[in-house]
Amino acid sequence: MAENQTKKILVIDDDVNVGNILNAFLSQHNYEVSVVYSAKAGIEQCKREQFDYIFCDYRLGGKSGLDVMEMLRPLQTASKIIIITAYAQVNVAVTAIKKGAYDFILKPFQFDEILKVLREPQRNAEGFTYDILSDERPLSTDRTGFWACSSQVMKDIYDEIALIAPTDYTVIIYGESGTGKEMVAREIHRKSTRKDHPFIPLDCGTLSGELAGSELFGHIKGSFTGAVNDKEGHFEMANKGTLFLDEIGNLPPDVQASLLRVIQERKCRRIGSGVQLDVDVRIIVASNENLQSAYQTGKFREDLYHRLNEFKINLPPLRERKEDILSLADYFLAEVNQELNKNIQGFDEEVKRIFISYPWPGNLRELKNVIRRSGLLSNDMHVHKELLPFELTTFATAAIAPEAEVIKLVPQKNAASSDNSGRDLKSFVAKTQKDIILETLGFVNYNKSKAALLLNIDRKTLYNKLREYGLYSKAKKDEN
Ligand SMILES: Nc1ncnc2c1ncn2[C@@H]1O[C@H](COP(=O)(O)OP(=O)(O)OP(=O)(O)O)[C@@H](O)[C@H]1O
Repeated sequence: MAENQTKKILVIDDDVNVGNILNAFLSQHNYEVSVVYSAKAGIEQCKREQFDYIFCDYRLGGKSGLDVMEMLRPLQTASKIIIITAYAQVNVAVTAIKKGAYDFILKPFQFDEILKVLREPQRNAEGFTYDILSDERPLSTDRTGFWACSSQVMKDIYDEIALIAPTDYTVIIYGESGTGKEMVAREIHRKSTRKDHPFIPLDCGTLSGELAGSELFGHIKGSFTGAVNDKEGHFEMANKGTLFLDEIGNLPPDVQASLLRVIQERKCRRIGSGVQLDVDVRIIVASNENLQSAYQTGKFREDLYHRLNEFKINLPPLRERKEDILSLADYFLAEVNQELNKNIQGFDEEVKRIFISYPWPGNLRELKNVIRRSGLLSNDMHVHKELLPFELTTFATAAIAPEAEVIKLVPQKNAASSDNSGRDLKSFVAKTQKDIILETLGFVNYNKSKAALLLNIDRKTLYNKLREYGLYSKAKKDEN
């Protein structure tokens, strides 16, 4: 695509008005515009002519913008596809971007946004524009559902994903349940050269010994009791693609040994069969326990660990990246709006405060579920506190209880001067720490181990702080 030539744009939209508006506006800005009103006509047009950009409505009669992208693939066109979508369908646009759309614009149109999209070609380090259908363009970091994260730690992880995806390295993803390990694995696959082949997930956490081997490698009929048919294993299913093994630490030792052999030899044999099958599979594994410690305690094979440990990604729990909470909440709400055809605009300030202070033990999954639930129940423009589930409202009550009341529950002896009304940093920090400890203790019913876990400190440190803030007598009493 030559930079200085007039750029050619194809608009595919079954709404004549949209076609007319875009035609008029883009022609005014010196683009050469063609308009067609169906997916089929669009494809025919692309067979005849090369366009720099294709504006494609997401809903096109019986087809979708995603269908058009699929239909264009065999033409290997270098056109950049921009999906047109209504605000309530923003999640759809997110999916389109993930599947390789260049960008999306929202209806009603903001004309300066359209020009921005056209004037900001994505360039790689050498200054070349990316071919949109090749899917090599880095995801715009603020527009995709996957990247509805704004914390620096997640941005860094995103860069790591971009770096590691095109290689065949095995990746270990660590993180608590619900932190997004599978999403990361899918993203690595999506950005890899294997993206047109299967991504096959297998949860090893729930598999017993015999079942684990059979799920991974398959079996032939009669090879063990219950093997009533031949069965394809996940390795075969993932051939040429990616196999994602969740909770790998739970695999029984003999299956770990077989797994290592298959990875090393790139050959797989169904249980009970003598036939070796070639397998070309990239492995990504996830665990919420440290596999290095697991091999040190003999629970995991050391040689398998070293074979898998080519690259490591640590996904922090949501409570350690609070900057992500509200952007993820907005993203999940947009999903709910889309699914339920609602138009909830956001969250009450109080709800946002609760979201920020709540420790989210179930991480993103819990946040998503809370928003799905409250979105379903909401009949208003905003989500109110009353729609939050019990654990959040209880937490909020503990968190916002007047300090005096809480202190009554917790007799103060040798307390640090928490009533210091001065604004010096030290007393401010002390007061904040004390408040958070009290909130957390209340939340976990004064269970110190759980509180220490949520506060991300060890029990000893928690006790020291309880002493420091004059809360120790309460802690002691509970201990007995
Ligand atoms: N970056 C993200 N943006 C939007 N949604 C996300 C993101 N990461 C995860 N999610 C959503 O959060 C939920 C949990 O994610 P996922 O299943 O990947 O977590 P996990 O760590 O693999 O969980 P488990 O360990 O329990 O299997 C899913 O519904 C997923 O769609």
